[in-house]
Amino acid sequence: MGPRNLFLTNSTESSNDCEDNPTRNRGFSKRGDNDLDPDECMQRTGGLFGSRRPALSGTGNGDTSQSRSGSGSERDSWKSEAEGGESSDTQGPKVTYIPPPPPEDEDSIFAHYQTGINFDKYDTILVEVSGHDAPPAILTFEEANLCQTLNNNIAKAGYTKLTPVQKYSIPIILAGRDLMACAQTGSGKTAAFLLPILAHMMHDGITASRFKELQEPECIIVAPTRELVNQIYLEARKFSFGTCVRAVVIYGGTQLGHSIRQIVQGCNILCATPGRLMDIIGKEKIGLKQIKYLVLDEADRMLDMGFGPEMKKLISCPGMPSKEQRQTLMFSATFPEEIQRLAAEFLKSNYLFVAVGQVGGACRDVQQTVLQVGQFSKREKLVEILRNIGDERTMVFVETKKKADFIATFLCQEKISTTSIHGDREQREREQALGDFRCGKCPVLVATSVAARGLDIENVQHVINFDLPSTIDEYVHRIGRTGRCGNTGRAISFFDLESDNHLAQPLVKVLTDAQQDVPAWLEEIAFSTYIPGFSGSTRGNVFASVDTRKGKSSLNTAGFSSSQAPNPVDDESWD
Ligand SMILES: Nc1ncnc2c1ncn2[C@@H]1O[C@H](COP(=O)(O)OP(=O)(O)OP(=O)(O)O)[C@@H](O)[C@H]1O
Repeated sequence: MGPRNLFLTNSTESSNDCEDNPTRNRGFSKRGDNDLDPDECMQRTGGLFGSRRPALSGTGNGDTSQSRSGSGSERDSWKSEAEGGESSDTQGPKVTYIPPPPPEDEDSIFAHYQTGINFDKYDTILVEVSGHDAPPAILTFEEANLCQTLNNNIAKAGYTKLTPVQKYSIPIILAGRDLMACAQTGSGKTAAFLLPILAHMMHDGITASRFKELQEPECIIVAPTRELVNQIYLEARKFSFGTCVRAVVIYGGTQLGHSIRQIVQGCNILCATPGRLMDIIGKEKIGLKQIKYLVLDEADRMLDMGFGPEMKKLISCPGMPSKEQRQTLMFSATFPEEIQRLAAEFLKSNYLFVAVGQVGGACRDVQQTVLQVGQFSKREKLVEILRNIGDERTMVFVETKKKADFIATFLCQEKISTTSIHGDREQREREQALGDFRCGKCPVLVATSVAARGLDIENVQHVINFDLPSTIDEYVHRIGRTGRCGNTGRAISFFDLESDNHLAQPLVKVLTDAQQDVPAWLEEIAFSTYIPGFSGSTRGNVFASVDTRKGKSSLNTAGFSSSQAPNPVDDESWD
């Protein structure tokens, strides 16, 4: 297959994305900013126009493509400022991209890949539930007592057995409790919240939503990247197949009018990126009065310094039911302690915390290798590895958008069929790149952290960290793009002694916890950079294995602990 060069940088649509290099916004990164894309840092904090890309360059971060769309000029008080505001920027041409419609045929809707040889090993992972009066876990789908349509959809999706996060989360959500759940990458968190929400909706006899200028969905699901919300939407559509529940997806980089047209046709479950969501709320196309379920997927990311202010605006929007009146659900594979504390503001005081394995731990089905590779040897090493890998699907992570373009172009020149995804590409290009990668047309995808979280792509056998991320949580998410659902995968990381030493300690911890070999040289660096009292990493606390409310937990007879810890709001002055 010939090389493809899809790297059009002279974008006419918006493309900036705080989705890239997200951790820099959290204030925890130790890495210097010299290899960071200047767009990112500025845009988050106030949207300076005129970044390195001339007139067409975006102002917004994250899901901000519409910021140059001129599709709206009013700026509502709860609008997405952190993301540059999707409709606030009148500079630049209108975003016209309309994503292709989702598949209609049943085979495509229910297409799925096989669980892997390690799927049954999930059962051996220790699960901790903390908080008062947790309902018991269920062992089978039958025990969940779902309606026939849902059971049919589960069967058609090829699910026969629950994963641990599903065993615990489904009864908790069915019981109406708020939940913070942390489980390893690729272990089925999406169905863990979608199925019980749909079960509630079916039980409540939801009526088919009809055309209305103002829609009032029962459920909002937010996630940090466009591709991820789209994936969640497709899952929601799959599990709600044959019901009158209508799921809708809206995200930046697409025509605002298209989002509005999707919504006004009826909307029970709204899957959205924060910027587009706040825009649509500002345009009074979505009312919040009927919200019963608010889901934050990749919740630690949604609450950090990047998206946290947006989420706060969301819960204080006019009409949004108070936390006592809605069910709030948070899911991630990582949950730093400081973010857990912030989350309490969104959750009822008696929320339950489910930890499957170690919070922030890497998936054990991923074989991790760390190689010492200096900046100037990286390209040669990458080519050597990719030539050995052959046609197996591989994601190559780099730290900046510019570098993603540069490395992808370089690989194309080396006749390695490659595409790329990052926040400076038009949304149309991003989706094309993902499609080409998914179908194997381009077996190598060079990506920034915009693709680090949540993406569930069949057959990704390798992840290569060409650049290590600045935080260990990001590392855990990146390598989690392989080794999903019981399948095995491999991750190779280039460790640069000039820039990555701060990661040595948390990396050793992650490798050890996942029962991986730790190179002696890495242990040495970790030891020499040892910080007494260091509790994890400079940003994510990988050593946190527990609910932050904990400290008074006790093992119950089912083998997990049930904390009687007080509500954090009783303890913390900040709340
Ligand atoms: N019980 C199950 N049986 C079979 N397959 C399942 C089951 N639960 C989930 N899956 C499949 O496993 C894959 C991973 O699930 P999902 O994307 O929800 O993982 P996740 O935990 O959200 O991962 P991440 O942390 O990366 O976001 C999906 O393809 C999903 O359809």
